[in-house]
Amino acid sequence: MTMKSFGDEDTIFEDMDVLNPNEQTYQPEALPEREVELDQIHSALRPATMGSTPLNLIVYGQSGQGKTVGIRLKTNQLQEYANEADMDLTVVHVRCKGMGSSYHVLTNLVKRLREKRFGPGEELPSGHQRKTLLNMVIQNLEEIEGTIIIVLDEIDAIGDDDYILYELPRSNPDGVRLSLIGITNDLQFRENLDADVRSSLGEDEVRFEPYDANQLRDILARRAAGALRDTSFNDGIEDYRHLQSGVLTDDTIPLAAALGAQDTGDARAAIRLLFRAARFADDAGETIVTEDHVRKARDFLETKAIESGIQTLPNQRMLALMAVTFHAVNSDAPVSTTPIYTQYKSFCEYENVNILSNRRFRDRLNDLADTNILNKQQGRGRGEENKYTLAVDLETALENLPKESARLGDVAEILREKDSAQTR
Ligand SMILES: Nc1ncnc2c1ncn2[C@@H]1O[C@H](COP(=O)(O)OP(=O)(O)OP(=O)(O)O)[C@@H](O)[C@H]1O
Repeated sequence: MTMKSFGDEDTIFEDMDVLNPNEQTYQPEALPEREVELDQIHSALRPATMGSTPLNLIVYGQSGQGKTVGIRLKTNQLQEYANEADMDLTVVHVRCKGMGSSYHVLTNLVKRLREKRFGPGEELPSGHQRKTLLNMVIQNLEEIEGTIIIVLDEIDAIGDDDYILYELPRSNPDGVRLSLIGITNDLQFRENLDADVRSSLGEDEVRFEPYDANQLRDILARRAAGALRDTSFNDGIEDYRHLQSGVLTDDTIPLAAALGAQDTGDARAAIRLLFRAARFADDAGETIVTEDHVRKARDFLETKAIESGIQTLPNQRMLALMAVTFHAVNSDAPVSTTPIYTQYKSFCEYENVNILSNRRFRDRLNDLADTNILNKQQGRGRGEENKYTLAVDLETALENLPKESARLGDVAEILREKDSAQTR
């Protein structure tokens, strides 16, 4: 077989980045589906143009609804205005994902504010008390001066530790008009905020409702028109009905939009699906992206999501999955809770992990069923136990259990050996 060479292949892509769902790779310049929400954000930011303090804002809604791009579009637009009007404006965007506490957000904020002052490459401060970090933030804000907007994206990551959300809006740095924008896709987080935090941070609140299938069609149409060859809008009207394409069949975008809308109207998921479908076609040297490519992309992405779901399972759920896998190596038949629990207990002893009560163990099995890693057959009459099977291929489960050298890897290895002894 000869190796493919770069550069001499035909492609259906004109600018692949436009269909890339990664926010860092491509940012849309307009969000026509979000006119109302953008106007609400505009209203909260507008005081900045009048020499006053922009309002604090909570932006909430499920994943992939354009919250982050929406805030970026409006803050960029304000920044452009500020540059022209010679207004002193600084916008700092902090992604809180993975930070886990106010402490980490504060250290990051100190680093980001210092970078605004001194340029990139500042270290994260370490070894300070929370209160000292807050003072460092305030001091940096006072050095920067003017109007400062701090965007805390995915603030739910801080969990119960809302110190920063309580203190920062009350900090009153000298010579600064400070505004905070908190973005979250955890609706419960917003509900659970302390009443004081909610009233100071949520001076204004903007809710992003899930996109419906028609909106997703229009979103996909615009991304496709930018990304694919021979694909453009009739009469300059940028909606799905005016899209004309020599590389998409009539069903491709509607199917990707319908599948995207099925879950939570998530634009990122719909874009990811169309992108993967187009790549499948393109990599195979095909010139048309069809419904079949979309279905294949859906299967591929679902499998990938489940694989990474297995790889990142917490210990107890991993042990529960391994106990079910143990039975699956012997037979495809659904297995009742009791024999799974027995197997689980022996794995816990082997790995020296504490053993959950039967009831809590059953909750873990149900968690695995909720995330489509196991199939569950509900016990019918009284006293009949639920039964479980793997919802993924046995090979997929075995391959994605921990590696030999990792935590719980010994048990995973026993299962893999048992399976290869069986098939031999
Ligand atoms: N109306 C739209 N038009 C075009 N692309 C969009 C639109 N809304 C969202 N997107 C795209 O969908 C992806 C997700 O958007 P974004 O990151 O803003 O979502 P989010 O609501 O902040 O999600 P999360 O809460 O998961 O961070 C991005 O690639 C973005 O460009």
